[in-house]
This record gives sequence, structure tokens and C-alpha cells, in this order.
Amino acid sequence: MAKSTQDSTSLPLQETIVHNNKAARAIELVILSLLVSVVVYRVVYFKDQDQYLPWLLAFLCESWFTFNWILSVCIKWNQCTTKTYPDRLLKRVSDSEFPPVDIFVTTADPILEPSIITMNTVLSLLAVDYPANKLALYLSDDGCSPLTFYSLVETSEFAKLWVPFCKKYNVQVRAPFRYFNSKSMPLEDDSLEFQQEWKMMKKEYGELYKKIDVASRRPFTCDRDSEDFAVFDGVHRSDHPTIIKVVSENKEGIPSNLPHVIYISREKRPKHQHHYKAGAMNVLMEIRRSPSDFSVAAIHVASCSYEYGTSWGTQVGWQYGSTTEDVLTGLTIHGRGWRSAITSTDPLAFLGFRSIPELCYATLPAYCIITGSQFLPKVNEQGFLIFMGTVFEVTQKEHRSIDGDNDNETDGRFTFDKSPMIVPGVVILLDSIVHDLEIGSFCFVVCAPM
Ligand SMILES: O=c1ccn([C@@H]2O[C@H](COP(=O)(O)OP(=O)(O)O[C@H]3O[C@H](CO)[C@@H](O)[C@H](O)[C@H]3O)[C@@H](O)[C@H]2O)c(=O)[nH]1
Repeated sequence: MAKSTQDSTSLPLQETIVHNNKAARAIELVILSLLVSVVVYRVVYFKDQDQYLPWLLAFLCESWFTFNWILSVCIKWNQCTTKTYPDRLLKRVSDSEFPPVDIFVTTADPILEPSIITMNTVLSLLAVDYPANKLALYLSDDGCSPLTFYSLVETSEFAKLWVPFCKKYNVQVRAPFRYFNSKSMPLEDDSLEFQQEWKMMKKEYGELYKKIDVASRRPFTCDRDSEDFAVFDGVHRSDHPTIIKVVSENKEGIPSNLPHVIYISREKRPKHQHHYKAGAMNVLMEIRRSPSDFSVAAIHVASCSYEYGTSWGTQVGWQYGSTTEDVLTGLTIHGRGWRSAITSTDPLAFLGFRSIPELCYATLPAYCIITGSQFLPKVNEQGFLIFMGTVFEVTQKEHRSIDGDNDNETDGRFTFDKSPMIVPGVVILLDSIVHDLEIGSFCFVVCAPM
């Protein structure tokens, strides 16, 4: 007994597994040296050109590709995954020692981000394996939509059944739309009790789905008799006061009940910057630190003028001034010395924007045909070998479908999709091949829409 106690306290809670990626590193360095050679070639032969424009454009595009490749190599250089052991943690600490955790969910438009998907996110988070009295879920609605609020109210009713069900049967896939797909039918040897509860839960989820679906199909009419919905009457999504509603409260602090569920739509006025998701996240971060008189303090924090003259968005919280605020915030955090623990994500993370230089590069052969100029070396010229080994790709990444039926092996790969946007790219490609065959040089330029 004593041995097992000692074991459970001395074993690590996490392990970092470093991957041996020497072969991949070697390939990446070879590609990098080819790209550098291309850029050097451009500089060396610049003065020999009759027309400078295509050469200059090619130089700029290729410099950009090289820079991108350097970033990509840096990101992938040290690859590791972190394996965690939550079961060991549970042997060391009691429920009462778990820290409070606040969960933020953002949404800005119930049409572009369908409410049922947002609500599945909410449900999966409410059912996480964590003491419910230590959890609070905040839904930030930048669309100030009564439909989102209505969906949240209905969802927290359904959650009263869904969360205990997940905990009782240790359900790992906690978003109902994924759980109730055809693959997860109860097995014959599952207990009768489980089979009955499963069917009941599926029926209840079907009803929730129908309610949200019906409400999304018509303009939402605010019920003037209901105090909860009356506040949405006449609001405009970019001009409205703060709306905060406590949808569900675990007043007794019972670990098996539902966590707190809070709806927030921060004040928006046309003359005030709201900083999109970064602004929403900063309001959420401030609100959760509000003193006990929640609603009054929270309404003050969520007002337009609250952060004027403060360090929010510059020194503190999510960084303002970028359309990819999470990237900027992540870089700022890294700049202060923090390091990410998990480097390989599943599916693979999106690594950056590069479409404009690639499309420009793909258009260069056509431009050269029209103007009778040249930007690639001929077969008998020295630079030809460099271009033979360089492959450019401009394609969309495969991603998993909503029901998870995709073959995992294709995740993250670059493939052609069904979009008609592929047509200009393919025309440019064919044009390039014909042109290059004619003049005796050849370069693989594979292009498709981002
Ligand atoms: O005023 C806003 C605008 C957006 N959002 C939310 O922010 C998220 C991202 O939306 P958007 O800014 O439209 O960017 P997307 O192109 O949809 O998302 C990609 O780009 C974002 C910015 O880098 C990342 O946060 C996302 O993870 C990434 O998928 C969504 O949850 C929105 O609901 C808000 O809360 N308020």
C-alpha cells in the first residue's frame, strides 16, 4: 500500500517525447538551400536582363517563399509531444484542491457560426471531467443575438440531462452531434439501463436541435412579456448596451451539478472601437475577476469606455491591432519568455498566409509570354538545375469533416479541392508547361486556390 502511494506521488504528471526528425530536417535544409540558391541567382543575374520587371517580381516572390520556409523550418525543428497522466494527478489531490477554471466561448454571428455548433461546443465544455462547482462557462456574443441567448437557455436545460449522463458513463466524445453519429450506437452487451438512457438522450438532443433549428429559420421575435428577452428588443448588433444574463448558477456549489453558465454581450457603439475577438476576450478576462456584486461590476467592465487609458490590449491581455489577434498575442507571450509545450497539433495547425506572392509567381509565365520576356533560365543556362529541384505548392489543406468520417491519413495534406477557383490556376499551370516546353526550360509550378 505504502509502495503504491509512493509510486503515485513520484511518477511524473507529464512526459515530453522528443521526436527523432533528423531525416525530415535534412530534407528541409536541402529545400532551404535550393531556395536560397534561387534568390542568389536572381541577384547575380539581375544586370543581364533585358526586362527587369518579371525578374524583380520573381525575386520578391522567391524571397518571400524563402522567408516563409525559414519560419516553417524553425517551427518544425524541435518536434515533441507532451503526454499527460491525469489519473496520477487524481491520486494526489482531492476535488477540493482543484483550482477554479473559467471557460470562454466566443461567437459573433449565429448565421455564420450556426448556433447548434456553438451550443455543441458549450455542451462538450460543460461536461468536462472536472468538479462542476469549480467551473464557470462564459459565452461572449458579439452579435447580440436573441437567438444565441435563446439557444443557450435551451442548451443549459438539456445540459441538466447531458452532463450527468456523460459523467455516469464516462463519455469521452461530449459534443452530442458527434456522439450520436451512426458509429456510436449502443452495443448489444451494453446494460439495458445504458441503452434506455442513450435512446432518451438522443431523443432529447433531437428536440433541442429542432427548437434551435426552427428558431434559426425565421426572424427571431423577442417575447415582450418575458423579461429575459425584452432587453434584446430593438437592439442593433453594433449599437447596444451591455447585456449580461446568468443562465444557470450552481449556488449550492455541488460538484455534480451544472457549472455556472453566463451570457455576455458587451456594449457596442458605432463611435467606439471594439477590437473584435481580442476585445471580447479582454472583457471576459476582466469580468471573471469582478468582485462579488457580479452584475453591477460586470456591466461596468463590459462598457465601451472601460479600458480607455488602461494597458488592456497593449501590455495586458489579448493584443489589439491585428486581424489575427491570437497569433499576435501568442507571439507577445512567447516574446516574454513563455514557451509552448505542445508542438504537434492534430489536425495540423495553419502555418501562415502566402497566397498573394504565390499567385503573382504563377502568373509570371503568362506575363512573360505576352511581353516576350523571361524569368526562368533556359536548359543550357547555369541556373536551370536549381529550378529543376524547386517545387512550389499553393493548395488548400485537407481537414476533417464535421462527422469525423474522413480518413485521418489525409488530414493536413495539400490537395486539390472541388472549388472552381482551381480553373485559373490550372490554366496558368498548363500555359506555363506549354511555354516552358517551347523555350526549352521547365519548372514545376503547382497552383490552386488557398
Ligand atoms: O467581433 C468579433 C469577431 C470574432 N469573434 C470570434 O472570434 C473567433 C474568430 O473569428 P474571426 O475573427 O471571424 O476569424 P476566423 O477567420 O473565423 O478564424 C480564424 O482566425 C482567427 C483570428 O486569428 C482565429 O481566432 C481563429 O481561431 C481562426 O479559425 C470566432 O469565434 C468569432 O465568433 C468575436 O468574438 N468577436
